[in-house]
Amino acid sequence: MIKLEDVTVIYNNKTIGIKDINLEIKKGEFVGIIGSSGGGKSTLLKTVNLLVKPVKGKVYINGKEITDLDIASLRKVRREMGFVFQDYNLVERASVLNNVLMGRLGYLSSFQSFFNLYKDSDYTLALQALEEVGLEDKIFVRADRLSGGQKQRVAIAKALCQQPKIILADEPVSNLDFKTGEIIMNYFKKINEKQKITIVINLHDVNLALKYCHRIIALSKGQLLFDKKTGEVDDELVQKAYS
Ligand SMILES: Nc1ncnc2c1ncn2[C@@H]1O[C@H](COP(=O)(O)OP(=O)(O)OP(=O)(O)O)[C@@H](O)[C@H]1O
Repeated sequence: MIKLEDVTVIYNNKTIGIKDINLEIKKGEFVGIIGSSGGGKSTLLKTVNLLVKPVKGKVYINGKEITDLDIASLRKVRREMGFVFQDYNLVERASVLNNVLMGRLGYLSSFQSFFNLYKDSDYTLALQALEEVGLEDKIFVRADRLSGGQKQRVAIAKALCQQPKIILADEPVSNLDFKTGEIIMNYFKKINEKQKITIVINLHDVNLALKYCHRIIALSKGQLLFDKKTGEVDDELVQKAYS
């Protein structure tokens, strides 16, 4: 489903983002990426949907190489990949419903998206996605009136509205307190189990990664430190990841 082959990302011709990464993630996996700050976790996620472009190596989605696709073809690949950000990435002054509907923009023509000409089926999907995260009673509330946890649930609903095969989440609970973070992680778990959506998630909190993810990938200085089933990750490996 996701395959990186010898992938290296370098910023501004000098800073290594990730280096010589090889990995494969299968459909339905729930993968946590851990490691100390600057290790390359965000870069790795952004490379999967080519928000950053490798200087070397190949990226495959569903067996198809996407590294050098033109913008139109890349847009089609990206619309099946939801991206959930640490800072929610919502339009604060727009309603919850309108934010979630934005998940459908990749399926509209330029004309339709300019005038927000959503179809009835887009509204149905948006409402289903909001039900999935328990926010159906907030559809007309403006995003800036919500708590951090609610905003992140809207962001997850927006990703679900894309009908994604993959959800990439970059530190989605870092701005939230522990309890709210657990609530968000439980939504990811439910989505993964119920809808079989592949989830790749960057987490600062290794305990959350060990509790929810099936597989843990650790990065250090842009390189793969280990890639193991969660049950195989012991204290020694965790220490290694953060040393
Ligand atoms: N846009 C950028 N321009 C220049 N260098 C960057 C950029 N983004 C990341 N880097 C550098 O690439 C390396 C990897 O950063 P990245 O953000 O991927 O790590 P991370 O593990 O996600 O870190 P954190 O946990 O602090 O978010 C770091 O040295 C970082 O400074």
